[in-house]
Amino acid sequence: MSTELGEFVVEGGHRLKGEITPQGAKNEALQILCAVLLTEEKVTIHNIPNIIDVMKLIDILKDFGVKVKKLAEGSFEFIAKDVNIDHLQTEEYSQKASKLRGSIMVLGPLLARFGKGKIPKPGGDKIGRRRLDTHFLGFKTLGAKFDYTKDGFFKIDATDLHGSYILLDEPSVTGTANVIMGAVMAKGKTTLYNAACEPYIQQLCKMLNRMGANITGHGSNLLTIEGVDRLGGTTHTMLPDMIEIGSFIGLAAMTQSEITIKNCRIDELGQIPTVFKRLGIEMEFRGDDIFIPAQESYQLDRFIDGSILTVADGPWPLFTPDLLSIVLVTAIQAKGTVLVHQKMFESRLFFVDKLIDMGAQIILNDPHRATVIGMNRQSHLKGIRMSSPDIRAGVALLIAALSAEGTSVISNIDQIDRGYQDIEGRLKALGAKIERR
Ligand SMILES: CC(=O)N[C@H]1[C@@H](OP(=O)(O)OP(=O)(O)OC[C@H]2O[C@@H](n3ccc(=O)[nH]c3=O)[C@H](O)[C@@H]2O)O[C@H](CO)[C@@H](O)[C@@H]1O
Ligand SMILES: C=C(OP(=O)(O)O)C(=O)O
Repeated sequence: MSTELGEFVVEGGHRLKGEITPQGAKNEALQILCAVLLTEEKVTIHNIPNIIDVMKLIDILKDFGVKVKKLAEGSFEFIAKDVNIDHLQTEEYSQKASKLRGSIMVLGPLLARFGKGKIPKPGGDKIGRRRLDTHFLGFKTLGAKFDYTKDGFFKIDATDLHGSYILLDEPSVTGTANVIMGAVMAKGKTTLYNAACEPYIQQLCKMLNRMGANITGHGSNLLTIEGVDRLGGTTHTMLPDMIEIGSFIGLAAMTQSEITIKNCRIDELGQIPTVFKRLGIEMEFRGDDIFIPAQESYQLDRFIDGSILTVADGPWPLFTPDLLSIVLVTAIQAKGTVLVHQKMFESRLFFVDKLIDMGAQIILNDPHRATVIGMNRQSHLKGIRMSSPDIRAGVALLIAALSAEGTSVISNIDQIDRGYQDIEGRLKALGAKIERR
């Protein structure tokens, strides 16, 4: 895996064929890795994706003194016995923690185990405002003192965390994970309402319960957490990355390719297959694999009354915002019209300008909504030079480039490497013409 700011040179117009296996889930990995800080016992984790954000988080854990041992590709052992909490005060910590979004989730475990934590504004995609209020409102209700210091740090301190009723102001994914981890060893019972319930959170709760926590209600937006004195070690295996699975479905449709996506854990995909089926994409579930045939044409569905389809995001079990850029790019060669409504993030749709430059028929109605008028392959996208603004737009542009006539150059691809493991290697194995330089 390269960590350099590079570019992809993509020769479009080739059909792909073959099997691809999704990596372990990025957003689950970021939560699960932070949870190793909750115990001094050994935690073994399998199916960890080899991507920039995850490797950066493992590096931060090492800096705290966590012993990390690689057992095999994707499998690591962690022992957080001797954690150097003073590392929080170092410049190195503040530099590294500000480079990814997932670092925010060290706070809950550090608070639970050591009574304090601090973090600079975390990194992650620049896709509009990404407030953190939910995290700190939750910690405060558990009894922590919160301060946003002049030098830009979010700080929390607690001598005595106590269970409480917490009504989250929004079902934030990382916020819910953080508050759960803050509450597992608090005294008494915490009731967490309006909790996020993405599979990432469900996986975290299952892991914590295996470590000795007492959490019920996971899978719903009402969690009950009975505080326990200590947590022990466990073994955990990450689910396949559902965002990768959706990305591969869109890729197959746009490039008229026959692709089998292996071991998808279809039971955990929620609305994802349904939404892609509404775009007209045929797929067949073969055991736990998704087979997508090469399709000349795919017709966008309409609502029952004949009105134009809207695909919108929402907290789970609604459709994940992380796949809307993929839905949008996939609709470019569909037959029909769809309104893509990105409700959560304010700046995630601006990349459509690049698709318009390639020849796509898209109207950006406002920062949250774009109308895609499918071209039904009557005309083709043209390869251009472009830059990847964020992780999912980056992959959407890669899909557009693979379907286009001519050569495209996509720069700033560390945005893609942040979340997709060896993407060019895996797509080349399907016949894609991509070079990294
Ligand atoms: C590392 C990680 O796990 N990142 C994911 C996580 O980020 P993250 O946990 O940072 O995202 P949040 O769930 O906190 O919410 C993201 C944004 O959406 C807004 N919001 C949220 C909930 C809601 O009901 N209404 C609403 O408008 C928030 O104000 C915020 O601006 O969840 C996001 C939302 O699924 C995903 O895009 C990110 O990939
Ligand atoms: C927005 C995303 O990631 P992050 O929260 O890490 O920026 C994403 O995975 O689509």
